[in-house]
Amino acid sequence: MFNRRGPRRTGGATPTIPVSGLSIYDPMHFGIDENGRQVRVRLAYKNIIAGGEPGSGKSSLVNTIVAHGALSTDCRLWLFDGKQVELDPWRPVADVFVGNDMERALYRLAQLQHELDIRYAMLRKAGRRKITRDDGLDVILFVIDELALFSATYGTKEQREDFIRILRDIVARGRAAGIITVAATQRPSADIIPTSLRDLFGYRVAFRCTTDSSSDIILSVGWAGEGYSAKTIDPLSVGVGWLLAEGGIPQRFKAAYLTDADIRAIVAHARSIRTHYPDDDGTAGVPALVTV
Ligand SMILES: Nc1ncnc2c1ncn2[C@@H]1O[C@H](COP(=O)(O)OP(=O)(O)OP(=O)(O)O)[C@@H](O)[C@H]1O
Repeated sequence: MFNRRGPRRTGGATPTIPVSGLSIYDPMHFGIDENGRQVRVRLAYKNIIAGGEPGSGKSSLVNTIVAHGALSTDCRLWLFDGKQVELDPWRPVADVFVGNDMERALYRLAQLQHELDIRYAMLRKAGRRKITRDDGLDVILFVIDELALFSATYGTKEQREDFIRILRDIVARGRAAGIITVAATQRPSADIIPTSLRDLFGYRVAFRCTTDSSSDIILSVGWAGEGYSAKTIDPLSVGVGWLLAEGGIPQRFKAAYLTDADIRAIVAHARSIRTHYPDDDGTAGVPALVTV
């Protein structure tokens, strides 16, 4: 432990420096803006959607977000990775990991919705509007990379409709209950991201898109016409995108980037500081609740 005079020594023993994790309530480093200034985002109480053409930098941003969650000791990681390779390195620290199995995805989604109901019941009972940092209740970072695989590719039509329906509820009610949804898609079109779903994401990131309309699907209609279009991003400028935060105007930024080696190092460190462990048997992973 440190005080103003430096590490406290006990009986001549080697001083120890406590290593603690981050908090999901702390702002995270998203990247830099056009003036080289740091762009920071506080994940708590947010839902984030990122879209753009293949190879534009979505998964890299999602990895950076997951890294902050993994290093936050007050955050549970629920990862849905339809491609099974993008988020796989985080599996050792994920509380829930779902691959390309639609039935399992729906099972977990329903479980998350149930958790949401429990949290709302707790809030109601306590006469409160939202979970706060002082509640000691873990935030759940729910990440879906590639949304289109669950909303338009895997499973039956009914299953895909169920997926979107439950997801819409989780995104709509999750923020107050400490459930953050982050979704990425390389197919920004109305059938993949219905407007009713897109509008629930307060934070939107448009990486390079091939058309103005795809860019508008992510940011919302009208921005391309005002000069904020991800079509204008140079195809070689991987990781450059427009970030639209609730109520603001889009801000051009370059996303932070973690190499595979960085991710391996972060996972190793996260394993050493996280007190809960992954469970992949389909029955656990729902956090223990504390009374508000
Ligand atoms: N912010 C960044 N800075 C530097 N390089 C980046 C950045 N983001 C991505 N890259 C490079 O671009 C490659 C593709 O990025 P990424 O996998 O994130 O794209 P994507 O949009 O998720 O693609 P897909 O839709 O095909 O999954 C990365 O492997 C990396 O080499």
